[in-house]
Amino acid sequence: MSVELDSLCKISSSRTMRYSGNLRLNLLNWWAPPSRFILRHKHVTSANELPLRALNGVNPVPFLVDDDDPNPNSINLLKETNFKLKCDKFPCIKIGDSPLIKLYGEGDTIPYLDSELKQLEEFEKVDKKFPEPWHAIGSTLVKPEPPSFKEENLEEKFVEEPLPNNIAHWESILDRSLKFLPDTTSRQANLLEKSGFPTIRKLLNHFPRTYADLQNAQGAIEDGHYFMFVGKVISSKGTRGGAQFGILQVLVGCEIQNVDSNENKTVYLHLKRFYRGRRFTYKSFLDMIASKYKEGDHVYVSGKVKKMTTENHYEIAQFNIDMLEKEEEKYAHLERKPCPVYPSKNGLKPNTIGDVISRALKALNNEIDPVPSEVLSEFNLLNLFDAYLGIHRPKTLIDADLARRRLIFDEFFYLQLGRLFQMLEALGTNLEREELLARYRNDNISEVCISEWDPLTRNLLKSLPYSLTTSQLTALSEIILDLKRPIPMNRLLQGDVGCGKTVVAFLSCMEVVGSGFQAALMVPTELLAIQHYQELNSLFEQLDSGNEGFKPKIALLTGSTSTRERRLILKGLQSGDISMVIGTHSLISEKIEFRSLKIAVIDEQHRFGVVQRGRFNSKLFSRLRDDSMNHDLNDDENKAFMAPHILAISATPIPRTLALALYGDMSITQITDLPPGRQPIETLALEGNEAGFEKVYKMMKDELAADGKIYLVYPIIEESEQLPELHAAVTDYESISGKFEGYNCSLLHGRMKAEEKEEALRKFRDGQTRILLATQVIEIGVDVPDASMMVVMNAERFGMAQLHQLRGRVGRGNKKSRCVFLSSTSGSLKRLKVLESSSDGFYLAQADLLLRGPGDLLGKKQSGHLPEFPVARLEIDGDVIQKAHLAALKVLSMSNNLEKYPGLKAELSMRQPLCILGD
Ligand SMILES: Nc1ncnc2c1ncn2[C@@H]1O[C@H](COP(=O)(O)OP(=O)(O)OP(=O)(O)O)[C@@H](O)[C@H]1O
Repeated sequence: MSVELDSLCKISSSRTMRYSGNLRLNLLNWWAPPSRFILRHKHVTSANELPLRALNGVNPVPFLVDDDDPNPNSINLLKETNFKLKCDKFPCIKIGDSPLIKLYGEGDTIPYLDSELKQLEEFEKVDKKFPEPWHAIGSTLVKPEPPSFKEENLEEKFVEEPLPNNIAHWESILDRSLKFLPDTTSRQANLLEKSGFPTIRKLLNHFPRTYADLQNAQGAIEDGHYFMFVGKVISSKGTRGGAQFGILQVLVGCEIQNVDSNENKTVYLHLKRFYRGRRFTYKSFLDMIASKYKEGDHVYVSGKVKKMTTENHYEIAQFNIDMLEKEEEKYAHLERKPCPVYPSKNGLKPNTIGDVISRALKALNNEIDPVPSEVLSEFNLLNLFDAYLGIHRPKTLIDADLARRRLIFDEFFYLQLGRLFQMLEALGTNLEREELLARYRNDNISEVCISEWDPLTRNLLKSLPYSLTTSQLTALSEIILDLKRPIPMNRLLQGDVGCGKTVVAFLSCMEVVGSGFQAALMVPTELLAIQHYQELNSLFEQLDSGNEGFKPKIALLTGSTSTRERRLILKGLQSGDISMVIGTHSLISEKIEFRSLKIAVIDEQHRFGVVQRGRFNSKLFSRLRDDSMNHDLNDDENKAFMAPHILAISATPIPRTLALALYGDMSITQITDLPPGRQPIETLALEGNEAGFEKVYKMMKDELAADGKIYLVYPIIEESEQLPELHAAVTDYESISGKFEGYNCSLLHGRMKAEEKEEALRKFRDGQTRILLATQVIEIGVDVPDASMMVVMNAERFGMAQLHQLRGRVGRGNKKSRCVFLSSTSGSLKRLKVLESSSDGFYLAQADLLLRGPGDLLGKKQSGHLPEFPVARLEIDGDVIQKAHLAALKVLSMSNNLEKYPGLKAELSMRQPLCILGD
């Protein structure tokens, strides 16, 4: 449809108004009739702000011009709602120094605009049917209230905003701009947007910092406390406080009971609000704000009171005031309740924020929740609307906590839903999707069917000098089950230090190697890579030669591997000659190509970044398709490419809930028991003073005399002038050697070369040295089963999880072991004492989580919340996370592609990049 405006200007069906060839006004976003357009123009500072853009780099400010008065300065704001009248009155537009452009043809209104006008007239009729000042925007069209002068900084004369045609969908509400809130002007909305509240959701997610106890004033009124009152307006006046601000002063009288005399008394509340800005000094404005509260009106007032010098007079600077229809309503208001205290944001005062939040809450209804009602009832959750009400306007603290839990649920639910949805999207067939969901549902189900394992796996299992524990077997069977599936595994193997994760990883690798594929094991340190390499090789020596003589070829690839050797390894991996490679970061280098990498094991996975871990995904291998029974296809056509299975290992025991939250997209396997025969490590926390050291030296002598081996762990390598209180490994070497004459000592620290480190560790393992002075390089993975004592210097310098890891270097065999933590001061002993009472990593992790939040546990310095989860406290909200996981699975099993729940899909796309959802 093309509409003649005048001889120069047209509006096309795409709402683009063309003007004389070189000027084009894009009205794409502009749907409202010209009256609304006219009303906005006053605030236009750039062409973008008005959905009106001009080409040629010109940003003309359009002036709407009265036909009879072509002076662009004579702009009138229209108050009428008769749009035809407005169109008649303002028929022209002038852009920059263009000639006048007529908006309408002779005598007729543009047909396109005509339909819009009709719509608006309809809307006005509907609107008039509602008696309430505002309505839920969840389901109905609403028109904002006329001028409101609420906040000093948010004050502006009311400007009508275009309301969208259809805002019945929930997704269009929470993510709408605040200007769609009733009683909110564009200026207010802009100010809020600039302060960090671009949408209603952002605003509602600004949660109270705390709740003050809002007390009923029918008792003693204590200065500085939060009280609520019901009373009558005595006077209300608006005054000019100078050239730049206006003041609203309301005096309210409240009858309250005197607790001492049991008699009634009247207290007077002085409510003051300041409006900064010249325009708030105008009489019309001051009269208008004062007239809101009329003498004799019943009102409900709450806020923090300040005693005035005159008896029974109180000032409330930051107050809330609500009109009561009838005096009887007061009883409903005077129940003691928590009063939300908001943090301020970018200069916005808490009260201002609270006020806008109230408006937003009044404007919503319970249709905003995209989570299906069956999920809410199954998991016993509040509706989202009730949750917002509960967190912002709780009647009790229990309400607030229930609300908080629903909001926490959302944080995790969408995370889990998004990740699972993304994985499902990537799968081709429904069968594969069902498989994936079944796998996550049956996360804990184990099936030990050793007979179905590859002969190589069984052979290695048989040749181990011990039997696997139940947990190890269960873990291994879960992994092997995954390896047989046509979907890449993404599994986290967790277990306490020394529980035997490595052997499970080795056996998992054998399962793929045995069937002709390749395996890679990536570890964070060279020392560990060498140790694993040697251990696996020695296990291979025990392999039953009956296994068709097959001994897989394994390679070690680290930063110290010589160029020549490296070249050979790369070649072997590419040709498939090498079945397994163990190494450090170098394994994910782009230069390394595998012939058919089927499993990548990442040890101490949290030490590698997400991106590093993800690099393995690009090393695809080919497998036969599920439908390879299709005999019409040749072998090549029957092949499909697949990313390798990923097995991540973590020796940092973290509670399952935390693991779920952090690794929502991973299946989790936990090894919960220790190999038999392990004896608890006797742990002692001592102050590192003279007496403390004497005691330790005595213990060390006894240990050495009993054939033990001792680790001495230091926080630093060499003495530092800045930190004189710290013991250093190199510095102590001589004095320790002197003190324990007859027993060889060696050093192990990060500044040594790889071969020197290996040599030091080998000598210690072989018993050539009996004391190893080391830094925290030994923290992960070092396995010397007969090491029987550890002393950690300046132990408070290490995190709790780190100390637990360090302690795990002893007690790995059947020998009774001891560990001593020496603290620098008596004050730091308390934390170390926790380690005395428990050697269960999961328990300690939970204790640490409760003490300091997840940040510390994960090695990050912050405590409290995880940054991604603003409301959740992982230490106390574990059950909610579990619920969220199950709920996400439920939703996806009901609708794999979320077609059944468009609301959820839209919500996900709001929270995640659209590409994830394939939109
Ligand atoms: N089922 C078992 N029975 C007896 N000993 C075992 C068993 N499983 C593993 N071990 C031994 O226990 C020691 C620790 O095992 P492993 O190194 O696999 O533990 P880990 O969980 O990887 O330890 P870390 O967390 O320190 O890396 C090793 O010496 C290993 O040989």
